[in-house]
Amino acid sequence: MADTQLPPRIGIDRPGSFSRSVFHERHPVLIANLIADNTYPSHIRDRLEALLAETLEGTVPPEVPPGPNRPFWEAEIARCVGTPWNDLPFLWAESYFYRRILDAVDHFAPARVFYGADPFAPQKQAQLDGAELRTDLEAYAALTERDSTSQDRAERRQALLRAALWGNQADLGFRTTTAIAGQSDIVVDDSPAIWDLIDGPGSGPVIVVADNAGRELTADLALIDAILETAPVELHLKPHPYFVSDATGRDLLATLDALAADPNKPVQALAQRLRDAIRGDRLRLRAHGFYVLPTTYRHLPPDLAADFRAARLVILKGDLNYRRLVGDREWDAATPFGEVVDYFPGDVAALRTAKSDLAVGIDPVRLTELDNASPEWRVSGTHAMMQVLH
Ligand SMILES: O=P(O)(O)OC[C@H]1O[C@](O)(CO)[C@@H](O)[C@@H]1O
Repeated sequence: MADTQLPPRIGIDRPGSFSRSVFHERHPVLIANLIADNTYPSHIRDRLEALLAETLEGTVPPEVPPGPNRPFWEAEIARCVGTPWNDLPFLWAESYFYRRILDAVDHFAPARVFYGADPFAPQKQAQLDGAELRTDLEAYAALTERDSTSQDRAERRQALLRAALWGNQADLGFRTTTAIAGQSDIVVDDSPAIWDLIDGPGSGPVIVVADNAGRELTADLALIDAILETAPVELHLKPHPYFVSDATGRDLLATLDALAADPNKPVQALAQRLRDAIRGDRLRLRAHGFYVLPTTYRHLPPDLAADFRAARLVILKGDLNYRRLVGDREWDAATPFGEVVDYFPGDVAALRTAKSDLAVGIDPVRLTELDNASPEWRVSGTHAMMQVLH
């Protein structure tokens, strides 16, 4: 689909809309949490509160916040300076908001005390230490221990795929098995095509573009371990903190440590296999500046486009990646997925729980049922989709 045919961008100006509630209801809590969780001196707390006030009632200032991708942000801010936040596109405004948070907490200020510190680290660590993750890992251990027949293996792989899917909700995780998954909540399930592509011919890797740290990344790593049985994998991570719990390289290392320290032997073995795969370059790790920009996958940098073209499958995790893949726009949800993402340079699978207004590729009859049964289904995280273009 050509750029000129795309529907209007989702904004944050409409009262009662989900996107507006993110800025006007969630962000005040987010800033309060940052202040409560971190030992910030008053000048950093003041900056965070000023940023929040600016996003609620102010306009985009001319200063370019420090950090990577500076030329990009210089051009963007020159274009948007003086624009009221409420008139900005949702995706752009969120991306800029998180960069401004990093500026407020001195993340990119060398020689300052909080330089490089992740403002979301306390929340991420709480998930790694939490009882829910322990339950996930118990379930993982039970799942892998009974693997003997080929049918068990197929069920295990499918359970791991679903755990990675629901891990995006950071709620169900490994408790989601084939038996108790509640298929009705998976609105589109292209999982057979996903496995066909993973198991297919060719020497290219499966690229997994990660989303959140904590329970989601743990589930993703268990899925990656299963994929490694048939294909090399490249795991793409954020180069710096972003959207609260987005996974960085440091989060990956902390997660591997947590898995290695788990009392369950199969979980320790998982950590060991993953570490061996990293050491042997069968599991490659990559961070890229593109993943912290508000642009969509339509505008991929050439190096990433080449990687995606060479991959046997690109798995995009989570809602934010979905928004960037599809375009954060007012889509008719019945628009075919393949029509919307036909620009993508290779085979791609999107695994997300629906946590924002947009969706595509939903069967029209199912769409009517969903809209009638639960109008909040698009944003509540209770509905998931696994969609493939190949
Ligand atoms: O972690 P995910 O699945 O990318 O979801 C992040 C989602 O959270 C939000 O930022 C809302 O808080 C959405 O805009 C976004 O799509």
